[in-house]
Amino acid sequence: MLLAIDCGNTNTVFSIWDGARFLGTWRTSTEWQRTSDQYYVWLSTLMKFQGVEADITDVIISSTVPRVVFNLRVLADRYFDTRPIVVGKPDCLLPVDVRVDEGTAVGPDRLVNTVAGHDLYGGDLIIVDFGTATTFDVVDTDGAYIGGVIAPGVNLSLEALHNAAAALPHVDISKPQSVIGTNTVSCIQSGIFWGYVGLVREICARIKAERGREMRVIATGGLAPLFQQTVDLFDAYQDDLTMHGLTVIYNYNKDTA
Ligand SMILES: Nc1ncnc2c1ncn2[C@@H]1O[C@H](COP(=O)(O)OP(=O)(O)OP(=O)(O)O)[C@@H](O)[C@H]1O
Ligand SMILES: CC(C)(CO)[C@@H](O)C(=O)NCCC(=O)O
Ligand SMILES: [K+]
Repeated sequence: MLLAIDCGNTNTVFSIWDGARFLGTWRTSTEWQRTSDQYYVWLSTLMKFQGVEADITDVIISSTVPRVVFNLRVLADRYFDTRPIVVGKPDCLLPVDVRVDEGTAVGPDRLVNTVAGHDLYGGDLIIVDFGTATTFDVVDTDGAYIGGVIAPGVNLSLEALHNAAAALPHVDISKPQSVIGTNTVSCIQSGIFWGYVGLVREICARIKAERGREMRVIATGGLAPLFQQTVDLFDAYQDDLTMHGLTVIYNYNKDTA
């Protein structure tokens, strides 16, 4: 069975894939100091707790944080006796082309999202991922990653306001009742919520105009549903897009090996 690990700048997600479905998904904060032993105790405890019995034979990793890969490799080696596939490394093959400026190290999460989007929805896509950063990945007709947009993430923007302005509290994102805030919290919520609605709309419109064609907008990441509730920003929402992409890349590498 496959252990797929999606390591973002804020959170790391582990999923077990039995070839047909995910048996379990668990989330921990990303910390490069965490050792392979710590990962294993955490993972095996949660698996036992949820009654997930899995004989893990393979591991695939996508990490936007280079430093964490070392201990995840040790985890794969020591506890599952396998050499992991690491997305972005030369020996990990991708089923899609990457057409960007030479020397660009595209974030592996964006490559994985591209592969997943192409597998599920075909081509001419804009994939919006609301993670630590809000990223837009542009997928060509043939599934190639051809670039995109990186904007600050929603929670990062909220934190930045709080950190930089002495009188502004930490605020959780939510949909404000109105655009005009009548207290500090609702003013901040309005700025972030409607600001991001505008950001997503404008960027998607400009990408479509630049490409001169219709494109489908696929959203992923924990905050996407909050936006979708209000305005029709996306054509589809796929909660486990990155995990799905990891299974596609795993199969592709197994088949071509
Ligand atoms: N209504 C909400 N308000 C605040 N946070 C939320 C809400 N809904 C989901 N979240 C948070 O959004 C995050 C979604 O996780 P996701 O994997 O999309 O990105 P991330 O873990 O923040 O970033 P990265 O993948 O870059 O580490 C989770 O941390 C979750 O707690
Ligand atoms: C943009 C993030 C942080 C989003 O997780 C990640 O994909 C990353 O570190 N990317 C590297 C730069 C690039 O994708 O062009
Ligand atoms: K993510």
